[in-house]
Amino acid sequence: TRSTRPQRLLGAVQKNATRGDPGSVIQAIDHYCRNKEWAMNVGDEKGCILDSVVSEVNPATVLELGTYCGYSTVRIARLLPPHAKLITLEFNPAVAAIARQVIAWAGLEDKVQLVEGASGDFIPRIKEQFGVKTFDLVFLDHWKEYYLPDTKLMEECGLLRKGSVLLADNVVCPGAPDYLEYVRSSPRYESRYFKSHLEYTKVEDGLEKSVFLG
Ligand SMILES: O=C(NC/C=C/[C@H]1O[C@@H](n2cnc3cncnc32)[C@H](O)[C@@H]1O)c1cc([N+](=O)[O-])cc(O)c1O
Ligand SMILES: [Mg+2]
Repeated sequence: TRSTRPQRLLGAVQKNATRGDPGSVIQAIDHYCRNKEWAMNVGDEKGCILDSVVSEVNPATVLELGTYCGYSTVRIARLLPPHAKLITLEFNPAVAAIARQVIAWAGLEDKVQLVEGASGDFIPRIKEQFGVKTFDLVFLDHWKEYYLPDTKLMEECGLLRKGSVLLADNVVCPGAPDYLEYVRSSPRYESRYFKSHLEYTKVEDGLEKSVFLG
């Protein structure tokens, strides 16, 4: 049977990237997706914005919603200080299996906890199950209609503290209008849009960075 896009992306990593070298894993995926087959990774252009926010926040605890093939997981984890933890949620088991191998190829498995399951089910259980009090940084890149309900759930579960940063991909394309409206109008957030382009294309997209004010 025909391979899947995530399987082909993993193949490109195993063929072209050096084990234990996160930068080469990132380059291999970007080269494959720009030249062979598009895939919904945050990509190199928005990835640089992601890198700058991660470096600025220098988080001890990170939550990523929507692992997909692990591209942004690798981008984030490679910048984390020692002992920092990244929990990434992915509910498609086949995709999670690919992401685990991409993360392992980059040599970052010790910094990453990939959890298989749906964000709506897991967010309420993160505190007691993973011993995390609050997240310094949350990267939202899962189904766009889940951005808002999951943000409200994180607030309700006390997973955000004064200064926690939410960084949301695709707020223009495919778009998350209800989420944008919420974080831009709520007095509990200080929000800013980083204009960019949809991965590997000239279409406008961007990241919204929202600081929780408590
Ligand atoms: O649709 C997009 N992303 C959705 C990402 C979805 C990924 O996150 C998982 N997931 C979803 N809800 C989940 C809840 N809990 C856990 N995993 C979950 C899905 O199993 C999938 O692996 C997208 C689309 C475009 N595009 O141009 O069309 C561009 C992008 O950058 C995108 O991110
Ligand atoms: Mg995305």
